[in-house]
Amino acid sequence: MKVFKFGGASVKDAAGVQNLAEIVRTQGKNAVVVVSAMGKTTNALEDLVRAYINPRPGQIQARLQTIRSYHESIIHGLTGNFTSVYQTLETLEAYLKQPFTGLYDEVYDQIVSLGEIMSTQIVAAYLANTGIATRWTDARQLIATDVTFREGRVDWEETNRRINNTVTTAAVTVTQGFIGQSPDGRTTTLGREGSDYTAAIFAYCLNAESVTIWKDVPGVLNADPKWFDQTVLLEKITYQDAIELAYYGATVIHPKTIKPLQNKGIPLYVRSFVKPDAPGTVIGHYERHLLIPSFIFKINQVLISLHPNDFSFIAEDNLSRIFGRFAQAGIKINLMQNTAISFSVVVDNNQDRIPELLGQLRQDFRVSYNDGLELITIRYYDQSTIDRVLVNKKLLLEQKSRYTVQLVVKDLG
Ligand SMILES: Nc1ncnc2c1ncn2[C@@H]1O[C@H](COP(=O)(O)OP(=O)(O)O)[C@@H](O)[C@H]1O
Ligand SMILES: N[C@@H](CC(=O)OP(=O)(O)O)C(=O)O
Repeated sequence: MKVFKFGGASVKDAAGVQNLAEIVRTQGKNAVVVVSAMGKTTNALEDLVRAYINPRPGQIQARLQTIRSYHESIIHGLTGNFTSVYQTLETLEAYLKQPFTGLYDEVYDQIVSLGEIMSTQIVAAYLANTGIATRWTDARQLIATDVTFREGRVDWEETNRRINNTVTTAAVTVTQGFIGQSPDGRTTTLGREGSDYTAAIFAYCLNAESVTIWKDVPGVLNADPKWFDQTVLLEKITYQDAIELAYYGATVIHPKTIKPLQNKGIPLYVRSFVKPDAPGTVIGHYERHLLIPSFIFKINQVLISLHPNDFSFIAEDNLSRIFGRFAQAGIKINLMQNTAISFSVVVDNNQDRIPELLGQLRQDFRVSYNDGLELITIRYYDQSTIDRVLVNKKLLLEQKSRYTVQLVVKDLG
């Protein structure tokens, strides 16, 4: 059995859904098809959550209408029975009429997850209408997680049992990426961009022959083409390299996707939905051969440096306090470095969370803060690649391991 994953960009309009159907028809007989919310629907639903929690006149209705019209415009370009999509829109509307009582993250998951529900309802109805035996399957019934809203941790044993009891090769299974359910039956999500991970979970549990994630790029390139003009397609890469690239921020694959596949030796293909016959990239158990330098850029970074108020050293007790604070605030550290009396971290500039964290850290540390920075990671670097990315940049911090260098820089341009 094959597992296919189609992201938001691939199903952003009716033509995208038709293209998906053609790929499934020609290459995905009996596949499990994992689909994300259409286009930028997840962002639109996040806006809706904010409007629901801080209501201002007309805001909820306006946002709901945008989401409704967008999905209707896609449906109007397709043929099929889309009743279930309208039912989901009604469920959403009814939910928004109740007063906000729960916790932000819980409410977020109940609302945002409906993007994937609607996209799969549209895809499944269209596939069925084209004559492909299709089974719409609710991932919330299959992906068992704990109750960590927005970052659900998978209960692998339970998920494995449920998936193997449900998924068959009798039809194409169309299911949602990104979403799951807690033991008490509340919807959870697996973290932004988590649909790739869902595909890996299905593949792992089903011992799939392969996973293919269909993208708007030819495969994994040695840099994001949105940043670099001259990119090179990496035709074959090792699981290890793919994990490292994704972990450091190559957004083409969600970092959690690769490990389950590596454990079972399931190949991961990254291919173009625009050119579905092109081979793309395959990730598997390969020897490292051509060590082409790869570049990863993260913008809007903040460098936070901490100096203990009590003149103590940066040792276990201070470190555990610092990490505890970051974990509690839900802020991921992109890079860290310490000296005897200072500890520096680089994080994404998340203004929803950082100010409160800084307030807490200031109880124990003198805090300095530098924003507007870039974090550049080069895997398989040499001096010439470093020199190339440092043109017109001021270097604030550098960290090197055998294969990877990370540079925190300020743009001088
Ligand atoms: N190393 C890389 N190779 C290819 N694409 C990359 C790389 N790093 C970042 N990207 C970006 O990843 C995007 C595809 O991922 P994403 O937008 O998350 O797809 P989807 O939403 O369809 O899952 C590309 O458009 C590209 O800009
Ligand atoms: N829709 C979710 C999950 C996801 O993975 O989406 P995409 O495959 O379009 O990146 C998100 O936007 O976070």
